[in-house]
Amino acid sequence: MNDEKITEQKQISDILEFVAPGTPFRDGIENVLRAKTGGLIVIGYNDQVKKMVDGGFSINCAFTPAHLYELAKMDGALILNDSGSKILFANAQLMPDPSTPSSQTGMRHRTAERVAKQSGVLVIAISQRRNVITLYKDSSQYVLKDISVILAKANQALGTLEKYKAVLDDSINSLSALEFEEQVTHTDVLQSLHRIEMVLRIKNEILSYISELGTEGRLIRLQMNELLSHLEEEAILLMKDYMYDTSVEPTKVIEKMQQPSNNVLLDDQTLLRLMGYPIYTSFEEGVVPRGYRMLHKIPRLPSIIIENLIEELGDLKAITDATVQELDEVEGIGEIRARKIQQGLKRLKEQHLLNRQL
Ligand SMILES: Nc1ncnc2c1ncn2[C@@H]1O[C@H](COP(=O)(O)OP(=O)(O)OP(=O)(O)O)[C@@H](O)[C@H]1O
Repeated sequence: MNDEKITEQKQISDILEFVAPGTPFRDGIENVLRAKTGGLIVIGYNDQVKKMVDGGFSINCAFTPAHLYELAKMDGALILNDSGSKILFANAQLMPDPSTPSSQTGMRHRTAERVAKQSGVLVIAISQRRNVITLYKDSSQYVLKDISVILAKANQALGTLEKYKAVLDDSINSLSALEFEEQVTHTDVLQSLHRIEMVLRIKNEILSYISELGTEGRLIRLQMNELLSHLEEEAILLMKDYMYDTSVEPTKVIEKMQQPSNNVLLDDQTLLRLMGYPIYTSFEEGVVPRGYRMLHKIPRLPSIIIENLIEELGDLKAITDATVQELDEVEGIGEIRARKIQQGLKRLKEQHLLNRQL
């Protein structure tokens, strides 16, 4: 996805939040829609808008859903300040430059599209006959969907998320067993990373529904958070375990994993290169994890101790094979903690190898 497309999506999601159910603004435009008077609302009064406004009268009152509803009964457009907190003018005639192309047929929508393109402010057209609310901003336009339609889509996406999360958990459990069996290859790591990628994509789709749903999206958010608790933390630890170039920030790779073009998953070579691997790394080559992910599963083991362990002993295999005395020599580790680490890793190994057999 190119930068322009990302900015456009961010812009649309900000606007959707502004008009989401539960906001005073949404209450106002829903009232206008129900009253079937139609409406043309400009949110922002910059120099370009000033040049396009003709006639109307100055109102300068605080924005409330009731004021919006009453003033929208008049012909013409309503002009609000940039934050939408004040209604500045009502009954205004807008005269954008007609040479700007417009895909719309009716005058209200044509005007809305041209004003948005020429001024860069958000313009909302509420259709009198068609019962739709269309948002225009720069060259983008978005038809607000019915809440029940978005809720149905969000619930469907949650179901998909649940399935993919289960598949991801299987993949990570199998990777954990392979780590203790010292049998991990790049293919295994890539499989888990691709599954994380899928889950993050679905999460982003649900987030866009949530921003459009406003207060109605609360339960969807709770369910999503419940399903994904610790996912990003686990993904970062997994990256730290297998990153070839340790100066690469795992969060940057995760960011890239969520924005490839055409919604296609990153290919294996690209993903390996993002992690700093040399070109044409063999997928079947064995690889040893550093141990961040496993060591974080040991209760009450501070991150700084994990860092010291990995720095001094190198990787999970060396740490698992180390004697209590060798662990004891690592900075910050005494005999009691050394035994806890040893027992913790032994317990994790047994648990993961057993899970694999079940
Ligand atoms: N340039 C304009 N400035 C301000 N208001 C306008 C302008 N053009 C249209 N309107 C408003 O839109 C109303 C409806 O116009 P028109 O029927 O041509 O548009 P439309 O796009 O077909 O709208 P709808 O879908 O609501 O029927 C007008 O009565 C007027 O209040």
